[in-house]
Amino acid sequence: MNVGIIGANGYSGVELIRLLHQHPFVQLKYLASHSSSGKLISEQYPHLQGIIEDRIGELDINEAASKIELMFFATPSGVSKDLIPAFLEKGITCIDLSGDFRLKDGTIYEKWYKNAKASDENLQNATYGLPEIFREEIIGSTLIANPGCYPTATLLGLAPALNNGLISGENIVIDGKSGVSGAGRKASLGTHYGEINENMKAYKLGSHQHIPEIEQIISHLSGTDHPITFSTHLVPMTRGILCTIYADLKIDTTTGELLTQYEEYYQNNFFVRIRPLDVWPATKEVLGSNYCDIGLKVEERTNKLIIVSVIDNVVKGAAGQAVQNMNLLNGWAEETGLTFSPVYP
Ligand SMILES: NC(=O)C1=CN([C@@H]2O[C@H](COP(=O)(O)OP(=O)(O)OC[C@H]3O[C@@H](n4cnc5c(N)ncnc54)[C@H](OP(=O)(O)O)[C@@H]3O)[C@@H](O)[C@H]2O)C=CC1
Ligand SMILES: CC(=O)N[C@@H](CCC(=O)OP(=O)(O)O)C(=O)O
Repeated sequence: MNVGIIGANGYSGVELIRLLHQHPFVQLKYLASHSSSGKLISEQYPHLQGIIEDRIGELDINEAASKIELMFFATPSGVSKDLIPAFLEKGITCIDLSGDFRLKDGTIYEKWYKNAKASDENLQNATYGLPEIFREEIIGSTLIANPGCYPTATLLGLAPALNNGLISGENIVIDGKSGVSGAGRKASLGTHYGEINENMKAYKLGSHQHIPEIEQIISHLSGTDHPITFSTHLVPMTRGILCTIYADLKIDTTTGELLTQYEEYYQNNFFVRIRPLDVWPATKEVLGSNYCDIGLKVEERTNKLIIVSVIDNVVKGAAGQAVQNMNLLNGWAEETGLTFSPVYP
């Protein structure tokens, strides 16, 4: 199958290039970007020298549509909502890595993203691409809204407990930490070396755009609407997200019992690994891979469930999950091209 990437020059775009280059069933036929169009991808990313010597083009929808059957959009929020309708009209399947199609209610998107929304028709047509929860819905879709990085780690951590009625949807607290690649490749004051080296800082407290996305899926899983408390922190590393989640237990239970329920919930899910009792996952243990690793603890003194969930933000949080969705859409084994181990140390 011939595929393309718009936003090929960004961190998620170049990770898509890495994954698609070694995927057995696809060929990368179209790369487009914005300010870097006209350049060789290997000029922008010398680690690709001699591996991929393609040139990044200026987006031309007709040319793209004549070359590919599926397009990945790895563009900042507010870009794909204007491009995707034309691709859909031409029969091209679209996988969007931005937040433009994740929220069903466009007014909520406008409030949190401060951008104009996509059309209501396309918002309703889009499928939220978290395969471990929405596998059936993804198969047969033509527009996938790939989840955000923090929502991926958080929702995979919460899904079994919410689905099995073990925790209340009320008072969920999520403490998230991300490496700086989550902010993209463009240089910024908040992420340059002098600002983030040997430093940690909270950001976007109470205003993070992933809050409504997480709440939307919690509502789907629990059948109730409750606000979450979500705090995000930038930590001095390149890749990785770690979310520690606190939720009120509705039942008397033990960590061992919950670990069994989590194992059962994810038994046919290649990319979710549940840690044994008292073993906590670390970001390095998923580095460069499509795994989400989860550890649990029942805190008996407070009757809270504590969940620790880690992913690589650029892989399971973006490009890897997008490839997983592409596999599902095409009826290929979900893990095709994604079975590599994490990089360690
Ligand atoms: N980084 C991450 O960990 C994650 C990112 N995402 C989402 O994925 C998307 C891409 O993120 P990321 O790779 O980090 O971003 P980057 O800032 O690294 O890259 C953005 C890319 O989009 C291109 N671009 C910008 N504007 C346009 C436009 N109008 N038309 C075409 N291309 C355009 C840029 O081109 P050029 O450089 O040539 O100007 C660049 O290639 C974002 O929506 C982000 O929120 C989601 C989950 C995780
Ligand atoms: C470290 C860092 O800055 N991370 C970004 C992740 C952005 C992202 O993935 O944005 P969308 O999912 O909305 O597309 C942030 O917290 O905003």
